[in-house]
Amino acid sequence: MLQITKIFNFETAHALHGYAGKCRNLHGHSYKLHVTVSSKTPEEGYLGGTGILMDFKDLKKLVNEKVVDKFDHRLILSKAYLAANPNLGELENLEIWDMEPSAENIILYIKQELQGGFPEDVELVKLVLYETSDSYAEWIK
Ligand SMILES: Nc1nc2c(c(=O)[nH]1)N=C([C@H](O)[C@H](O)COP(=O)(O)OP(=O)(O)OP(=O)(O)O)CN2
Ligand SMILES: [Zn+2]
Repeated sequence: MLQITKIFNFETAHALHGYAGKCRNLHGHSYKLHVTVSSKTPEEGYLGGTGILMDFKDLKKLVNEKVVDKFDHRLILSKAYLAANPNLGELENLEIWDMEPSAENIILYIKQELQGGFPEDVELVKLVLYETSDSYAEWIK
C-alpha cells in the first residue's frame, strides 16, 4: 500500500487523575505526531497527473488547524481532575475533557478530529503519538 506521512510537534501539559505515580501531577510533554494517509484507490505502477497522493502542504494545513493549534501550549485536564483540584479551573489555556488525557485518549481524539477532513480519495490509515522519546501510542486502521 502506498502511503505518505508528515510529522508534527506540539507542547502540551496534562495530568492523569487517579494515576498511581508522578503522572498524576501537572507536567508537560513535547509530543511528536506522525500522520499517515493513503489513497483509497489501489495504485497501478505510478500516479498520474502531478504524481502526488496528497500535497504535504495540504496535510500540514489540515493537521495544524485540527490538531496542533488545539493542543500546542494548552493544558488538558479531565473533569475528574478538576473536581479534585477546583483551583485550576480558571486558567486561560485549560481544555477540559470527559476522559483522562493519556496518550491513548489523545490519539483517539486526534483520529476523530482528522477523519473526514481529507480529499475524497484519501484516508487516514495510521497515527503515531510520541509522548516521550521511548513511549508512544499508535492507531492503525
Ligand atoms: N499507557 C500509558 N502509560 C502512561 C501514560 C500514558 O499516557 N499511557 N502516561 C504517563 C505519563 O503521563 C508520562 O507520559 C510518563 O511516561 P513515561 O514513559 O513513564 O515517562 P518517562 O520516560 O519520563 O518516565 P521515567 O520515570 O523516566 O521512566 C505514564 N504512563
Ligand atoms: Zn504525561
